[in-house]
Amino acid sequence: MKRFEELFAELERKINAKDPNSGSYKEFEKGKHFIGKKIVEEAGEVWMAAEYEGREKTAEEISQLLYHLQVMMLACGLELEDIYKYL
Ligand SMILES: N=c1c2ncn([C@@H]3O[C@H](COP(=O)(O)OP(=O)(O)OP(=O)(O)O)[C@@H](O)[C@H]3O)c2ncn1[C@@H]1O[C@H](COP(=O)(O)O)[C@@H](O)[C@H]1O
Repeated sequence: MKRFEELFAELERKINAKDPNSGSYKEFEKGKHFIGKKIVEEAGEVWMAAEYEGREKTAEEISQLLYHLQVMMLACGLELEDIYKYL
């Protein structure tokens, strides 16, 4: 099981290394407009899963939304602490 901070550290490492095998680096390279559309798409899927598709599918969709939010944080040069200070 991977935790939020561990995933962020993995994405940061792969993006900084420009890892050609990393889907995250490829998404990062496509930029904020592309990543933003993924966030909106996944947010909609979270909503639909929560209303109609049950706990497990909802958990899966939330994990994908969190993933794309982390890619966006990196695209914006944000660290976890920049987010945590508002929580
Ligand atoms: N947690 C994720 C993760 N969540 C979602 N995604 C990607 O985000 C995309 C999901 O968006 P899509 O809606 O297009 O996918 P889908 O098949 O339609 O799925 P649904 O939303 O319909 O269920 C797919 O390309 C997934 O590969 C993720 N890609 C990678 N990770 C993790 O990120 C880490 C680094 O991955 P790499 O950069 O690929 O090495 C690894 O630990 C991975 O497990």
